[in-house]
Amino acid sequence: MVKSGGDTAVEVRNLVRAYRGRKGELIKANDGVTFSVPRGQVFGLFGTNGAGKTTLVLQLLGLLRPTSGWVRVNGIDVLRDPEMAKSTMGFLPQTALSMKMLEVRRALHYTGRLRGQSETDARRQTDELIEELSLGPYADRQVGRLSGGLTRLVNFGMTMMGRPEMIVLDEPTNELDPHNRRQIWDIIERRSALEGTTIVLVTHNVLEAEKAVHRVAVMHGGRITAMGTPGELKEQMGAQARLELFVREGDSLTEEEIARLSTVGQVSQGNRSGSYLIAAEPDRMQALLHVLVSDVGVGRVDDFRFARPTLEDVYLSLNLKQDADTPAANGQVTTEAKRGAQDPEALPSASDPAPESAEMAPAVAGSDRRLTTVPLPRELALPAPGPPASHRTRTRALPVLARPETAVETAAESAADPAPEPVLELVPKSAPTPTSVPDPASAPAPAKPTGPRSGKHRRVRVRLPFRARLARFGTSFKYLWFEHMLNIRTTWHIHMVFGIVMPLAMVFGFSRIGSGLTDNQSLYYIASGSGVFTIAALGTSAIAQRMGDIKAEGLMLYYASLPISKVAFVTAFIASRLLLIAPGLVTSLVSVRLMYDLQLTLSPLLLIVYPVTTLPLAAMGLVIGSLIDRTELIALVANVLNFILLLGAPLIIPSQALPLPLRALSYVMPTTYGADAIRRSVSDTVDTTFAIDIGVLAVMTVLALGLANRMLRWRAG
Ligand SMILES: Nc1ncnc2c1ncn2[C@@H]1O[C@H](COP(=O)(O)OP(=O)(O)OP(=O)(O)O)[C@@H](O)[C@H]1O
Repeated sequence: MVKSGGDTAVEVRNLVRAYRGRKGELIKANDGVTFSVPRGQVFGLFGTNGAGKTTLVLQLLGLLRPTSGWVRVNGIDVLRDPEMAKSTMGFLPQTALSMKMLEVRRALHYTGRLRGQSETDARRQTDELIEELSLGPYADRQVGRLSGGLTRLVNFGMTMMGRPEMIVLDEPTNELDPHNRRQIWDIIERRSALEGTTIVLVTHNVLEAEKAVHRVAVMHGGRITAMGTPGELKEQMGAQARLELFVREGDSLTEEEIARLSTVGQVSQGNRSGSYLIAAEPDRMQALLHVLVSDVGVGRVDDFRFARPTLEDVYLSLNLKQDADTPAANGQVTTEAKRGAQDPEALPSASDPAPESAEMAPAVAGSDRRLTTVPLPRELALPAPGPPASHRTRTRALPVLARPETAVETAAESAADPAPEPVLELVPKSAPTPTSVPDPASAPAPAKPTGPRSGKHRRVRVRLPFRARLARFGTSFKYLWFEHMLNIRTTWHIHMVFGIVMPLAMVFGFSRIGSGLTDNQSLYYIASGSGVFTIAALGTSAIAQRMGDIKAEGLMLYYASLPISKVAFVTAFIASRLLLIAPGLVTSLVSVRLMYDLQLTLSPLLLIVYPVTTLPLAAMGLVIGSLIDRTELIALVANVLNFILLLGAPLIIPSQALPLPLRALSYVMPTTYGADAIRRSVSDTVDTTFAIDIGVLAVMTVLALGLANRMLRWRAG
């Protein structure tokens, strides 16, 4: 595989994503994030809920525009050329992926094709992944009918399709059993070691991830507060050892016993009742054992073991400190007055030189590691090596019961030291130099972002040649259309029955009104009106509701993360639905022909009338589904709209016979022009009015599709 963009897979510089809160406060989901990831590394991104991980990941994927700063992935400026950047990345979101109505084999194959793989390569990799993930017995079963764990495994495989240079995994082992979790970690390690795939891994499963990750960044309040290899981060804890103690079932330590143990180490509650963790310097372990035997008594101990701190311990100790030091950490909500924060519009632009503090320090000569420092404000920096968390703090996971009397650090002491503590980033010598953060002077000028309220980034798209774009569009359209068609394979007959029964009932019912509207003129009106109403009812509502479902299932971001265009997505989506609603028009015409022997001219012009009538209606459905978030509200709005459309498309009376308000309404409704155009093409009265109908419908189609395109959010923001 030809790798793009040198030895560095990810370069992120001064990334800020700010939101305005309801009360005008500034919410910084990301706040000056700077880091780089060498190619082929497994990079773990840890942090508490709301730390800013998802925001960062979405910006890496080009799905969320930063307020300021810039991101380059695999050598591609993500802001300038998101489409190109996407083609080098695979993404496994926390939520489900699409293709769940497809069989496993098809889901993998189609994903490969959508990611730009050739037919042969997509088939070959599908077979390889089915083998590697032990999915053989399920290859021909529908993804949506598999267990949650197996579905996750298939989704993981889909992320690998197309052999992307980098994959971003958001909680990849969620819902998996221990065996499958092990398999995923093995694959992650293999991909990185053998194929040089860069992996950005967001997980709360720190304990398991420790074995797979090369480097880790811990986030808190939108910032990276610690970064390094697991070994380096563990060194931050000092050379501490810990004793895990389990007292007999139903028993617990008394306050006096905890106090005695605390003279030697820091005592915390374990994960279950009756379990305790005692952290102490290794040379204090003998004293600890002595206290355990003499003060607690061997008879009360069920089990105990010595252990070195894990990455999870480091992570918890960081959270412990940060929770204490930054009470409003989540989302880093600050008011301008309090923090002197800038309005997002005035935040530094990506082209501004990086502040001094973000520059990487030169390598330390003679060291087996190069030491780089990224100074951060004191309240967010790592604790210095030595005794861990302060006695002021209590962790949610492991409440500190008491800490060693010998290592008391007061809040006053720490506050008295004004020197900023640096976050240490220790990079092994074998890794590429951290100078991968480019010199702003030599770096290509990034898009100049502005504040979230003020508008848009200046984006210069790097365009593929027209033929290549056309070929990409064709493949995307084909496989998305297949996906949509296969999605409706279990429900198509319901649509069909509805599409036949509804116009049949309308034709029958209207022709029986009063003494019977069976004259030719009335029957032409009834046939065309029933056809258009069926198209509106089935098209607009079904499209709006399906769009609502896609959003509710969180699939929109996944589609947007694929290297496909929004146009390909929308056209394939609408095209698949148009086929479903076509019978509505045909049935209304056929029924008047059969019931009343009405002469119809099946003009080829119908081939123009049908799409120009259905497209604005479909686009309306798309707008409703995109604008409204609640699926039940979507159904309500779509149905109310259908009634309004019905008023505007007179079924049995010419619009001239309508009262003025309804006539005025009919002039702005596509259904009116559609019904008129259908009537004229089947009754052989094609004239200038028909041309006007088609013209108005064409304009409405363009406007409605343009509006739908604007309303459909292809990015998170
Ligand atoms: N659209 C938005 N408007 C306002 N605030 C937002 C928006 N999106 C994110 N935030 C805030 O930004 C902060 C970071 O959110 P983010 O989703 O990135 O955190 P996270 O680390 O991924 O959390 P989790 O582990 O729970 O998924 C949160 O406090 C969140 O409330």
